[in-house]
Amino acid sequence: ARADTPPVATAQEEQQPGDWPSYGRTPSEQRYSPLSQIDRRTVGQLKLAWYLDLDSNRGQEGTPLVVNGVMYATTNWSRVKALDAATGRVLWEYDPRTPGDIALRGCCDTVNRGAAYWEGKIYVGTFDGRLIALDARNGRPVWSVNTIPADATLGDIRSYTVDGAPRIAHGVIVIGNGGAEFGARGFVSGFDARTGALKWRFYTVPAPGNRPDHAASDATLSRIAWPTWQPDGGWTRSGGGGTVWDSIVYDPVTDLLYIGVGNGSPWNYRFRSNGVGDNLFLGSIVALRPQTGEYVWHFQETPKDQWDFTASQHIMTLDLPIDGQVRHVIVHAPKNGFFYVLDARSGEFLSGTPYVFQNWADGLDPVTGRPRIRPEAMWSLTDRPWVGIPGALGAHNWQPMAYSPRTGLVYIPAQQIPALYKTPDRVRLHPVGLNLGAEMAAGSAPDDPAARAQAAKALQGWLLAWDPVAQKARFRVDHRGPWNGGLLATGGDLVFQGLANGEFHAYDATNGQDLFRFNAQSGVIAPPVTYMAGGRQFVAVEVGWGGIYPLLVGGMARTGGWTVNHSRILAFALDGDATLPPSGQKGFLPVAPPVDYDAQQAGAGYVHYQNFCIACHGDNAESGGVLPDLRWSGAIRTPEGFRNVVLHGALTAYGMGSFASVLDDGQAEQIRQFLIKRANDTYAHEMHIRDNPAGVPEGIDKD
Ligand SMILES: O=C(O)c1cc(C(=O)O)c2c(n1)C(=O)C(=O)c1cc(C(=O)O)[nH]c1-2
Ligand SMILES: [Ca+2]
Repeated sequence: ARADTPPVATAQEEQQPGDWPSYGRTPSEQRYSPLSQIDRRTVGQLKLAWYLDLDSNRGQEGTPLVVNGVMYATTNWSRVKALDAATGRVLWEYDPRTPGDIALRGCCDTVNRGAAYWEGKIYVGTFDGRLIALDARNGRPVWSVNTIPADATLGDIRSYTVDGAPRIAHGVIVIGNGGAEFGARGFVSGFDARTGALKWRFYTVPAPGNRPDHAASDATLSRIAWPTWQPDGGWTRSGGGGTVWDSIVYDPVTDLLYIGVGNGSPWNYRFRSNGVGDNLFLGSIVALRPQTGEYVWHFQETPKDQWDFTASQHIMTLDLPIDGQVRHVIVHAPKNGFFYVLDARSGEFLSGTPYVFQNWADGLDPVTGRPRIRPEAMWSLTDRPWVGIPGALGAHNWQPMAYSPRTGLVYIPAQQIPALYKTPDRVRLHPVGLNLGAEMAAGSAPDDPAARAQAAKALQGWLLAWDPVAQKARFRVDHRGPWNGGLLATGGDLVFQGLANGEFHAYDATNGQDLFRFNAQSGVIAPPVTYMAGGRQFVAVEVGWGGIYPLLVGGMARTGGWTVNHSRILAFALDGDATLPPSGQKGFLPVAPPVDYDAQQAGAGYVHYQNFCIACHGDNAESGGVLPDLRWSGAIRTPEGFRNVVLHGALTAYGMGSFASVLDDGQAEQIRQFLIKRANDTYAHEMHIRDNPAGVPEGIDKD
């Protein structure tokens, strides 16, 4: 490795320190801006400068780009807006008209994390799998391609969605996709940025029978990956997983593209690969050549995945002094709870240390970095239920980290969300709905307030300042609960973060002291950006509670307090003078339910609900504040109304497509009976907790 690696920002970006021209600001994806008008001394005067109400009330995960005073923001349903970055005035809007029924094919909300900018064009992936190039001046489409090949169908499953930001390298625009919770075979594709023509495709797991795809991955899969899968495992019918749904990084220093590869499909390792083999490239970082998609190296963080331990999390490059030598490294804090430092050129493992409490591995092999997996963590082989920490939502999810070269610290939005993993009696693959090979009706959050409060204590979130050289924590800032926003570090020695409880904060980057707080009125999960416009420094962030945590975890995800979705873009500056309209909402208001239900039918309905409805409407029919709380829905009041929505797709335009391929009339009615039962069981309590003077749902309050 060369000791004198050049700075990672391209010449163009160094000339424009006031811009935010790519997803992680520079190709190093450090999410550091040198701007310092707003610093530790002045941040107390920070005020809202402008805001824009968005046209969807679901999760907002986007990183807005800012180029020459114009902001390009992507929002839920893959919509794009260009704004005057100084005023928030809308210059143009583009709606790709993503069909509503695609929502059923994604695990985690119809989010979008951002666009790419290159040579006057804005590139965005759409939830239904298109990649679209827009003219940055007016938002008119220049070209559009379907990134999902026609033959990417497994049995009758076709569950590919795109929500990550594309990246650009050598005029090639690179995009992956998600879908491993349903049944998918992961791949990334490189398209000519000028024409949209496909240049290469790299699959992350082999094809059944070791069949070639005529893709860039053929030789590598056959040589390295195929021997790590059992030829007749269930993966041959569910795709194996390995979706590249978030992090893709082009590193100009090494001229390599790094992709973060996701979890196994289904999760159940015994079903997937008969409990045999490491299953490459699941849970790995893979380095490719950007022009050809050719394989260069890989490092597998999580062999034998059965925990949804993706390596899709934010990949960042740094130049770090290691053993007296400056080395160009990748730092990575994936779901599995270990902080990895790898040589960026070779993928060599340099170090790895748990950055959170974890119970699945007895550390890593110091030479190879391979985890020593505890036997009891291998739930799909032991047939014993196992409570894993981290759980499937990870010790860190897609919310980006940030690094400050001034403090030498990596800031991580860390969290603890334990998960129960249990083998079902039988694994069945469904054309619609989750296909995890895990028991979904294994138990739900308790209703009893004391037990609930106890369970809530395990749900934690904090800002972690991590020293990547010493591999240890320097300080932490504890939040009310998990699922807080991504991070931004600045030359003003500040770290900005929005929180699940609807607050937006600036912390002292050297010690975590809380220097600024703003009530954003809705949970913030997106990462902030900063830029100059008209001589003023702005800090902007998309606001909008959503993503997997509230959708799946449901009522228990109200750890931050009452969660509502007011989707907006907020921009702050030192002399701002805007104010938000008042809001005092307390989630979805309970509506007195019908009193009669059939307890036996409701019992069967629970099982169907947990299999087909939980992913969006929340565990045990309690909403986490984003998608409708079905206990209070008008649709449960008549069998006909419920069937119209669930089986006939009456609300498809809103993302609630038909489940007729997996549920019949009788099963839909059982789900309705279950929802009425849950409404009756919880109505009085939900009314009562809205009078709670602490202003948070009772039983969730940890103070
Ligand atoms: O395996 C996959 O294909 C896949 C895709 C996605 C996605 O596309 O958003 C997520 C995940 N997995 C996942 O495991 C996860 O925790 C997750 C959280 C989110 C989110 O946006 O909140 N997406 C995803
Ligand atoms: Ca996943």
